[in-house]
Amino acid sequence: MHSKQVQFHVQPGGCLKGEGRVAGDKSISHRSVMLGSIAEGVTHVKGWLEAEDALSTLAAFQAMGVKIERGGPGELTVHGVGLHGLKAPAGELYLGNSGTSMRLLSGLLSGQPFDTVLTGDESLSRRPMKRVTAPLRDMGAVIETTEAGTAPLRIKGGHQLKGMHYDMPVASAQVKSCLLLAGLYAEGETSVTEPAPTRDHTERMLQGFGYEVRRDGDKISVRSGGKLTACDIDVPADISSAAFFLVGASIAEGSDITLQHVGINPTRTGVIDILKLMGADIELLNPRTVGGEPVADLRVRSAKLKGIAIPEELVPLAIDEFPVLFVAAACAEGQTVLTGAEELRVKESDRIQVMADGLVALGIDAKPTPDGMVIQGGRLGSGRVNSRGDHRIAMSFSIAALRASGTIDIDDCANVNTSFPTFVSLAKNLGLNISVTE
Ligand SMILES: O=C(O)C1=C[C@@H](OP(=O)(O)O)[C@@H](O)[C@H](O)C1
Ligand SMILES: C=C(OP(=O)(O)O)C(=O)O
Repeated sequence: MHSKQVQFHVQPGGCLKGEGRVAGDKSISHRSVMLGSIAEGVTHVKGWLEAEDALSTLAAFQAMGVKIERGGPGELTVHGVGLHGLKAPAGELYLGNSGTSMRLLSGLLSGQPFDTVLTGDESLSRRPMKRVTAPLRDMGAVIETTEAGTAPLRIKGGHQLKGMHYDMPVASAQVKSCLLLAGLYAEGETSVTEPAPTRDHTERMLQGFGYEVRRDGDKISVRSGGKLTACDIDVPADISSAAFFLVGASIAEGSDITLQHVGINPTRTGVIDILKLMGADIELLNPRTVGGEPVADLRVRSAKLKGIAIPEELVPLAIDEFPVLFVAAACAEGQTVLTGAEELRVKESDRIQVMADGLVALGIDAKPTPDGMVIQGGRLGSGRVNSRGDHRIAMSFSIAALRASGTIDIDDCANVNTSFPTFVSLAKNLGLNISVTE
């Protein structure tokens, strides 16, 4: 656990120039450890995200008897134990700040013969888990939670799951993935329909491991009885981490950057679509497919942004990028309106309220609504904002300094290490005048 005392201090102005590679994709990194662990054979991973969230998943599988070796930067060797080879851990599985770890593991562990207890930090212990425990119980899982339906999750092993169809009420890749992983252990077929497309890394990676996944329109299904065969995984750079620099280079006059090897899976590129609708200048160079995932280098040059009404169908495709998109909106000419994004209220923080508070503190007219925000583009001032321990908010306000009139000081930034530990050094290399105190 780490201190809340980490502060970022960012001097105003400047622009971003040069090339760089942001940290590995967090969603794909989690899944590489999970699927590699339950595969047969040895899986080699490169480009893996060495950050606290992914390390929580890694530690959980090590605690369940999987041998995972860490090589050079971003390299993992996962000695798979097969679908039925996990062992009872000696203690609780502590998953830190990571919603993805907890929700995906709840599905995978409901099908095991042993008990597990999943715990997390203060933020993760507040986040809603009924969205996974309710359908898992319908499949026959036995899980105890707090009265509020939150962690710790006490999962009782040894209950045979039964496949079922689930019509997901929220567009959530974590819920979808949880149920597909439970489906590997459930009798017959398990299927889900999603109300809107969400990231499909689980489906792609299961197929990469030779496991059949069917998609029929918005319905995705798996059957138990198959096996996963080890494979090599090349994790692209995370578009959610790239997003800070896509916005930074767009809003800071004179910027011209290229971000290498960024994952551009169409279920993740909402941020590019939204920024382009706002007038951003983003080019996709050298598009290619790496290990079943599309990748490109992204060149971004500064542009005059304008406010827009964000199309609701893009919301799940940019769900983690709204904190920094709100900064883009604050720097755009005119009004930006976001609706249909109530999910933002149950992330690591209430990202609607916390971002509105910070923007208002910096002099921007930002009005939170139950499911989004209305932002008038304006002049960013200076001052002190609190990230409330939310990594994406700390990084978003750092980027805002490129257009601020004075220094921005940001409190409670330690959790940047959950997704993007190299943020400060890369930001400095590209031209952001940022320093850290502890
Ligand atoms: O499946 C995943 O890897 C993720 C899904 C999203 O959550 P939801 O499924 O809650 O939308 C996203 O916010 C999270 O950062 C990662
Ligand atoms: C919501 C996020 O992650 P998680 O749900 O895994 O905590 C995020 O990284 O923005």
